[in-house]
Amino acid sequence: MNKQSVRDLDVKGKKVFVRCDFNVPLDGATITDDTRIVAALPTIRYLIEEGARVILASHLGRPKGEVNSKYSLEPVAQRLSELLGKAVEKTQGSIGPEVQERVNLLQDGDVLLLENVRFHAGEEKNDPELAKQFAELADVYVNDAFGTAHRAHASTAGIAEHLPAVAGLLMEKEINFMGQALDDPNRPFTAIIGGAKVSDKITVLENLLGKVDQLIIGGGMANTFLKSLGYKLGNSLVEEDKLLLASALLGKAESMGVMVFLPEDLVVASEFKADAEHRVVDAELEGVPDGWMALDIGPKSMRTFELVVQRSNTIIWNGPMGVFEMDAFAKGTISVAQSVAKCSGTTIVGGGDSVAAVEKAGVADKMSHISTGGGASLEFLEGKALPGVVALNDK
Ligand SMILES: Nc1ncnc2c1ncn2[C@@H]1O[C@H](COP(=O)(O)OP(=O)(O)O)[C@@H](O)[C@H]1O
Ligand SMILES: O=C(OP(=O)(O)O)[C@H](O)COP(=O)(O)O
Repeated sequence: MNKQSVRDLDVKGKKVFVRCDFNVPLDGATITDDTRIVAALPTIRYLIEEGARVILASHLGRPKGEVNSKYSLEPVAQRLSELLGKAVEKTQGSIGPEVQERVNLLQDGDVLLLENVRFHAGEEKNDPELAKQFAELADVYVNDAFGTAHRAHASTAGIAEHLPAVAGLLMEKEINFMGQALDDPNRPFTAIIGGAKVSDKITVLENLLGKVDQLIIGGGMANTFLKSLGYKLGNSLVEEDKLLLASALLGKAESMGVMVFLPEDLVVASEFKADAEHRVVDAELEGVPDGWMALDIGPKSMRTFELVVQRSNTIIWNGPMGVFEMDAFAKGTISVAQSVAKCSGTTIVGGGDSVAAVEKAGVADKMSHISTGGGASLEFLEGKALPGVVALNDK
């Protein structure tokens, strides 16, 4: 990473504003998955040990610029306190005299959590005045919110104009893992791309074609590619307006020497329902019967994808192979998760549904890196610059 990190600064006795992504799923006031909080601990612990005065900030949900107790960070303060084994107090707001007073009382090694920054409309607008008010609370800015790095907001980008601005340890790890894979991978380099639609991932596919040796395409988006080859897809999710694009991408891959693997067989269902009647069909010879839909890859595809994964030294995976939320159509995704877990090379799982699938398969600890960002990792794979990273000081 060509940006400075928190290790490049002397933070002893300094007030350090740390932007985290504590946007965790909640059931009422109960956090149902604390992965993002746990992922932020290395930076927080590092700052505590170095004697910094730690001011944590984050958004939670999309409160649209209004105070809404449903999106309070109170449950996060409690969980952080348990994980760190020390008091983490939360302020009522994220700027203003109350916050300033609490910040002034901080001692070296103390941790304070500000209330949801999105309770201010200026946050998502990257309002310069709000950014300045955040900056006035601290001496140093650390961005550790990889999951929000694709947003140019007051606490992710604007604030960096006013303070020495560096990456946190999570941000550094995310950028290093994905950056190394894209820029200088151990080959063969394989991307596994799935999920619902081609239209969501066109730029990802185009960017990856210039980098990978092998490309596996699964999930709903594979349907459009299969149809572009003339296969029967029945009532499956197909983007008719992307058929030409799909065949152009396949042609481009061929001319670039990238091997593309599409599902050879499909699990087809009579309707989009967890208990729908279903069976396996050969994608080319039989296709999806009229009125039926493809909801998962079949066993032959699982085997082929496993072989492709086995001979890879770097893998990036983003998007499920089927409707994995329904057990009957989760086998393909679980199988890919298990295959990737067995790969001895570098294995990177993009955020979102693929992470949920890796957890469902019980193989999360077997991956080299699991990204904490869904949208952010997708934009990174698209080759886009992330505003939250661009704003940081160069090395
Ligand atoms: N064959 C399919 N037909 C319909 N939906 C599918 C199919 N395969 C996967 N999906 C759906 O795609 C969704 C995930 O797509 P997407 O949001 O693009 O992935 P990610 O969040 O990993 O980027 C899941 O909800 C899954 O049920
Ligand atoms: O959860 C997030 O995005 P993700 O679900 O794409 O990983 C981030 O916290 C960003 O949130 P936002 O999409 O409301 O800006």
